[in-house]
Amino acid sequence: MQCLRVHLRKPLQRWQLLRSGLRRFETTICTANILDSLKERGLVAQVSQPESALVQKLISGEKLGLYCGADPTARSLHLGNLLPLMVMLHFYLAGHDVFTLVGGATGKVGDPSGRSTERSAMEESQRLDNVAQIQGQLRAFFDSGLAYYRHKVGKTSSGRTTHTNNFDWWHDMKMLDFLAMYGKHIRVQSMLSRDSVSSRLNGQDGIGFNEFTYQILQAYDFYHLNKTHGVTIQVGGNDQWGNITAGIDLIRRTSSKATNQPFGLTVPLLTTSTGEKFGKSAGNAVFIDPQATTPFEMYQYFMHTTDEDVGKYLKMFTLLPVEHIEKAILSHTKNSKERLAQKLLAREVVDLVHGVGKGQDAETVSEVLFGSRKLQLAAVELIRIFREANILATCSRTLSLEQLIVDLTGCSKSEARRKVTQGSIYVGPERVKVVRNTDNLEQFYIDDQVLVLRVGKQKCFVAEVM
Ligand SMILES: Nc1ncnc2c1ncn2[C@@H]1O[C@H](COP(=O)(O)OP(=O)(O)OP(=O)(O)O)[C@@H](O)[C@H]1O
Ligand SMILES: N[C@@H](Cc1ccc(O)cc1)C(=O)O
Repeated sequence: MQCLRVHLRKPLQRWQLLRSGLRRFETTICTANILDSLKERGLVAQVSQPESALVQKLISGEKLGLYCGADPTARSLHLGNLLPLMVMLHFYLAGHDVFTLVGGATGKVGDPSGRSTERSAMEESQRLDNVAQIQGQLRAFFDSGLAYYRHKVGKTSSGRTTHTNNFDWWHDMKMLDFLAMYGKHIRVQSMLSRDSVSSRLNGQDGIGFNEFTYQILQAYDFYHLNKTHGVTIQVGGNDQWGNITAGIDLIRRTSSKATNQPFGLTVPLLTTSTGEKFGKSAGNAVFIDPQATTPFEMYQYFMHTTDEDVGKYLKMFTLLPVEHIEKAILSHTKNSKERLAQKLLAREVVDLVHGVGKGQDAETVSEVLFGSRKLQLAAVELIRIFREANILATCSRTLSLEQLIVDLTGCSKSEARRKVTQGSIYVGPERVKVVRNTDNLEQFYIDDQVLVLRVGKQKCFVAEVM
């Protein structure tokens, strides 16, 4: 594997990070110690046994195939889904081949893993739309991840990506053929003992046969990818452990030891501060679809990371080398009010997910809205970044200041008047306090196209003048 030789000869690559404060740093995306490096980053919850056999393969430089699946239960992936994908990305950048899977078939059945209740049915058209969206996002994630990495380290080789849909091999599978071929290799005791099933069996409503059999579908997916593409590692969140081991069991029972030995690798489940799994079912998702969660909203989400979590998230959600992250955390703790580590995290994740430069755009929007520095941007740039953040307002040239405040804030006319006379209205890039109503706002326009209006210290509106 050529990429591996390059990595072994030159295990430490030079990265350049221009905007982070630390100019140069080194990364260790290197096939030989990738498992250790993922553990160091907090990205490994469990590895199937014998782990030493996997380590051996990595050390020997074997090029591996990995897969990770997502069901089309929503129109977009979310930040929780990114964690197993980050593991895949590390392997991909170290030269291994990654396979994504969208659950066109499994999405019809519903995974009981990590859930205490049955999923409600979804319209066929909705599911198909979700399949197409998620497949596009999986493709984009690896393209964008590679571009982001190349932006940091220069041109570099990677593995290959293949994007699959399990409906392709399930749609013409005949039940009798399946039972005859695989039925006896799938043991009912093991199925009953998996957490996803046993936890539901003790509950009031039990579990439907569809959800009970879900693990068989995922097990066969792993078997199929192992046989047809030599995929040896399945990656997932830790709630997928049972489904992953079901696949490992099936492959082991049906194959000779020598061929494509299977492994499972799970990432810890990201939970909210209240301990809930971070995801779409819990209704707390930050989506990677910019229509659902704009890059600016994602940036803001990460800006609110607690000091306690920021180092952990930097290791999990970015490709910045651990040594670099540790230095950044050290500088951060010297003056945590500046939120330097949160800024670094927010900018890097947005760049990685949405494309290089989008993190800087989000940071600029944030500085205009919440910063205290003088605004020095041209109107076209302001219009572009605020439109992308979906918070660009519009205003007519003919409006009085009070009417403008009513339109932008939704307050009453008398409230607007009070805000003006109390001195809480500031306009233009220089933040001029205006204490009287006026029809003459033109002097405050930026390039005759944009008006910035602040209400007190908290609220700021950027409006395109029509
Ligand atoms: N909070 C999380 N932390 C780590 N991994 C996660 C998290 N949420 C989902 N994943 C992982 O992302 C992969 C794809 O998940 P998928 O989209 O199928 O379900 P989900 O997001 O968990 O949805 P649901 O909330 O409906 O169960 C799985 O491997 C899953 O374990
Ligand atoms: N069961 C996984 C998605 C998945 C589906 C099929 C697979 O083969 C692999 C993973 C989940 O719900 O998160």
